[in-house]
Amino acid sequence: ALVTTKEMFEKALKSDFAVGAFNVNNMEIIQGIVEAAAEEKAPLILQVSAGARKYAKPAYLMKLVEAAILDTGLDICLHLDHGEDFEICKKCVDDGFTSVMIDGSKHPFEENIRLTKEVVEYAHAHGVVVEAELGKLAGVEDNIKVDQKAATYTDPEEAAEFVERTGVDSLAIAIGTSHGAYKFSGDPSLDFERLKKIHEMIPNTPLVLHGASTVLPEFVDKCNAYGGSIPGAKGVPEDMITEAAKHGICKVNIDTDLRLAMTAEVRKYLQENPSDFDPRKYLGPARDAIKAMVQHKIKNVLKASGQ
Ligand SMILES: O=C(COP(=O)(O)O)N(O)CCCCOP(=O)(O)O
Ligand SMILES: [Ca+2]
Ligand code: NA
Ligand SMILES: [Zn+2]
Repeated sequence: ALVTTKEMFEKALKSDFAVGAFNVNNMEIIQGIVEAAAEEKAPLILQVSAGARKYAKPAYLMKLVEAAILDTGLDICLHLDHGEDFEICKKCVDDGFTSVMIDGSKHPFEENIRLTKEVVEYAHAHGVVVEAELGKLAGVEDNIKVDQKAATYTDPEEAAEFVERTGVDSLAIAIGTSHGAYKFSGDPSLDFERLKKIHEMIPNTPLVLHGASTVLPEFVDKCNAYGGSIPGAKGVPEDMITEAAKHGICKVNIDTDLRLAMTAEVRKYLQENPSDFDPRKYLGPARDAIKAMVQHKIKNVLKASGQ
C-alpha cells in the first residue's frame, strides 16, 4: 500500500539503519528500485522532483507507483522531493502523495517557518507527512550557486526552534553534503559533531540527508570508459552514510548514484552493440543496473534489509 514515513522513521530513529529515498523519472527506474526493495524486504521511499513531474507527467508516475504496489505488495511511501512552494505541495497531497518536502531553506528563517507551517497544516489535515529543510547545502542549491563558505550548515538551536514552531515530521539538514556528482573540492567530510548536536537537540525528529550519493569510482570509470566525460566526480564515502544513520539520519536521498549506474550501462551497451536499435536491449540492462545499485545501498550502506 501507499504509506507515510511515520512507521519506518519511528523504527529507523531507534535503530542504526536508514530508509533509502530514491528519485524516480520513468518505468525502468521505478521497476529497478522496487524489485531491489522487494528482494531486500526493506522499507522504501520513492521520491519525485518537480523536474520528474514535468518529464514524466504526474499521472504516469502515480500509476507506475500504483502498479509497483500491485505487482509486489510492498508498502511504499510516495514523496515529493524539494517542493518549492505551497502550491506544488498541495497538488501532490491532492494527487495522493503520502509525504511532501517543502524546501524553504533558501528563505530567511521566519519565512521558512511561515511556509513550512502552511504546508504542515494542509498536509496533516489530509494524513500526509512533511519534510522541511534548514541550512543550505553547498554546491548548487535551488539554482543559486552556494559556495562552500557561504553554505550555512544547520544550526542545532535553530533546528530545535524550527521543529517546535512548525510541527514538521522530519528535517533535512546541511552538514557538508551537496547535490550532484561534484560534492567536495577537497577531501570528503561531514560535520558529525554538528549532526550529533542536532540529534541531541531534537532526538525525536527523524533527520534527512540530502546529497548522499557516493559517486562510486567504479561507475565514474565505467561512464568514462564508454564515451562519458565526468573527470573528478566525487561523493560521500559509504561508511560516512552508515555512520550518519546511527545519529538520527532516518532518510537518505540517493539519485546521482542511480543515474551513474544507469548511464554507464547504456553507454556500454550502445558502444558494444552498434547494430542494435531495440530500446529494450539497453533499457533492460539499465533497469538491472538500477536494481543492483539499490540492493547494494540497502544491504551494505543503509543496513535496511529486513527492517
Ligand atoms: O538529495 C538528493 C540527491 O542527492 P545526490 O545527488 O547526492 O544523489 N535529492 O534530493 C535528489 C535531487 C534530484 C534532482 O532532480 P531534478 O534533476 O529532477 O531536479
Ligand atoms: Ca534547499
Ligand atoms: Na537511524
Ligand atoms: Zn535534495
